[in-house]
Amino acid sequence: MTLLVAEGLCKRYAAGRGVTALDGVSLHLSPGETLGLAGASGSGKSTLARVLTRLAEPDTGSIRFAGEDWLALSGAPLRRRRARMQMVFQDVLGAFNPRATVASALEDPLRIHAVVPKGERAREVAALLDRVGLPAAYAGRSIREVSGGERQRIAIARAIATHPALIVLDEAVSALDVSVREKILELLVTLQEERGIAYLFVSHDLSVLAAVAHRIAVMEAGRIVETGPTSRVIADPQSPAARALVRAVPRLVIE
Ligand SMILES: Nc1ncnc2c1ncn2[C@@H]1O[C@H](COP(=O)(O)OP(=O)(O)OP(=O)(O)O)[C@@H](O)[C@H]1O
Repeated sequence: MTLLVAEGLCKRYAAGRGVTALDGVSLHLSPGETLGLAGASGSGKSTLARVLTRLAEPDTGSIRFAGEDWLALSGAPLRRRRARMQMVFQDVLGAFNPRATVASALEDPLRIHAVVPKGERAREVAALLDRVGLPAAYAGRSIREVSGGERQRIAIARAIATHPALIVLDEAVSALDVSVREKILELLVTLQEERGIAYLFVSHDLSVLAAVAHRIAVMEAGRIVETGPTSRVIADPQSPAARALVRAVPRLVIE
């Protein structure tokens, strides 16, 4: 079964002289699979992530998610289905209320999607923190009082709280230093193995995608110009855009 199928997505921003951010993008994703989405700055990666998660609407094209016409959903049915497709951004501070406690940031999705009864929320928060490698005592801290890497773990805990089938990660580890980044990538891979979550992993950095992606799609000027297994795209890039990304990573080693 295919989890996500997008066909012919187009989006043009009206600002200025008009920018075509997506120019006929099609992709598919299977359950438990990681598709890496690479491309230079401005190639349309974030726009595609936002369109797939319904944070932005395409001008044309179709999206099927978990067997449903995803673009036809709105209102309460869309809010309910959002439990199954979560998103993790680079700017986690911007995604959270910085004064909120870690507990309330994690309780929100549990409450909104009625994941567990009210009396069990505190225990579920502790279990989520434990699952992402943070002490239960962090529940009482404010989001501002944790490090960037810890905040990204909390964002992942929040994303998995609703048992999603797909998590869209937009440059989710780009702001982290290399050792923290490696730990977060390991966590994501382990969660995928345990729970069968699919990831759409947006990154301009092929060395990040080499560690997590089964396949890589390369974007340039709003189009996907190359798709293939990670090892093939890195070892033998066919398009100028993919070759430029490979050149940008010094001594890339594929395991
Ligand atoms: N809200 C907006 N209004 C107008 N133009 C936009 C808007 N958001 C993005 N764009 C333009 O659309 C194109 C694609 O941008 P997008 O952010 O999707 O690319 P990206 O590949 O994610 O880039 P980056 O890696 O720098 O984040 C760019 O030309 C950008 O300037």
